[in-house]
Amino acid sequence: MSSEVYDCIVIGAGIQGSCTAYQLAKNKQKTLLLEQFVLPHSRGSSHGQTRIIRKSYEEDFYVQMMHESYELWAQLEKEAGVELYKRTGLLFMAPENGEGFSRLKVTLQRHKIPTVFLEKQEFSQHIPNVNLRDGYGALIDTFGGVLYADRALRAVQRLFQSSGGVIKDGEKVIDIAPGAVVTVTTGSGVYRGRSLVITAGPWANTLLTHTGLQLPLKVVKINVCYWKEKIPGTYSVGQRFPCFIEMEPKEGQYDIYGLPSNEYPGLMKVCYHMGSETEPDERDKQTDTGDIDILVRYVTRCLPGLVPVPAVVESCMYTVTPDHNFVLDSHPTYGNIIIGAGFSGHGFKFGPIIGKLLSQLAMGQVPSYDLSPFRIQRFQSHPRSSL
Ligand SMILES: Cc1cc2nc3c(=O)[nH]c(=O)nc-3n(C[C@H](O)[C@H](O)[C@H](O)COP(=O)(O)OP(=O)(O)OC[C@H]3O[C@@H](n4cnc5c(N)ncnc54)[C@H](O)[C@@H]3O)c2cc1C
Ligand SMILES: O=C(O)[C@@H]1CCCCN1
Repeated sequence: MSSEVYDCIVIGAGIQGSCTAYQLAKNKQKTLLLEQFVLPHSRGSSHGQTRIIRKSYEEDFYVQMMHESYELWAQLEKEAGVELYKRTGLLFMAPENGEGFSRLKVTLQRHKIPTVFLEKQEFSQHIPNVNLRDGYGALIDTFGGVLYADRALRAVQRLFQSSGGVIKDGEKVIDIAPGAVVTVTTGSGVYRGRSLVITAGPWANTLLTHTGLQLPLKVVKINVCYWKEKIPGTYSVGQRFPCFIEMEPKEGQYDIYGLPSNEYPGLMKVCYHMGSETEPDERDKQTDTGDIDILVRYVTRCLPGLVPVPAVVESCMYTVTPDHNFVLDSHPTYGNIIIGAGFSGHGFKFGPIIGKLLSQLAMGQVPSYDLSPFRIQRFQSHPRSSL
């Protein structure tokens, strides 16, 4: 074991760990970022070319965090000298009289988010080649758009290194010994840190076992489907086609979302916001395609300009909490172990602000947002929580 003691060790170089490590390094903290796979890799939750960014949330706390997150993404673009965000607008379609849509509209208005409400008669004029379901309303969050995910991840890791941070990839953490100085053992080394941040994505509970804590997290495999445009460009960024989210008609069902064709010319990404449970190391053994059947029916009915058979299917994982809100908290027993987990399929856009909040917790500072929606304590009555 080296005698070196880091101010902070971060486990997991996905978007959340990488942003946290960068914030720590910017704050002059001597920081080590450990990653089990050789970088870049496609086995967690942060790979792939694109993600949606938006302010359109029903909950005030997410909208507030997204205000700052947009600013921090713009700052990162400047620091890295690369384009990370493409504004396309985000089309939201939902049952017109449903509670979710009403709550969303109220929140957007309260926060003065630039929004265009589309009347039924004018929908197809603004959004050609999409069939709006009967009884559905539509609005556009005009600052919604695309984040270039792989590019963003690489940019943040590079900025972390150029701020003095150290990345050790291909080093799987196999043990954590809590204490005033935390000892972290990997397959090839032993490291010590005054604080530890665990941002291990789908492997969060595997790592938390070493600290006597389990969270009610469900890991699911998502089939990331790309669909061929019958006429290339129909749903493209170039044609100013927006990202979209469509809420399912019944409560408890899941949404369908899409991003304009861009990364693979002629192919549009359309996915189902849920999948089947998997062990993170066994992802490729999960071969359930029930979600693809739902998407085939959806594409046939609502996106007539696409061939209703997926042309490319990639894999990704969500780590889902019971309420779909994140976990951003200190460990209940060990105050210098900080946990960022359960991003429930919507955490990428928050990366920079989550990095800031987790770094504040790791530095013993008061976090700049009220973190009560994200506390571990909320799971106390949940049967799978060991708290
Ligand atoms: C298909 C799909 C679509 C999505 N769409 C959106 C979207 O449109 N907008 C949005 O905002 N979000 C979206 N998300 C969610 C977003 O991508 C995730 O919330 C985010 O990437 C989670 O990042 P993470 O850093 O927590 O996890 P990960 O990226 O999984 O990072 C965790 C890292 O920890 C490492 N690790 C684990 N265990 C160990 C160990 N023992 N030792 C060392 N390293 C370890 C892993 O290898 C991994 O690299 C989507 C996710 C998916 C899968
Ligand atoms: O985070 C998002 O904005 C999207 C919404 C749809 C499902 C995937 N994640």
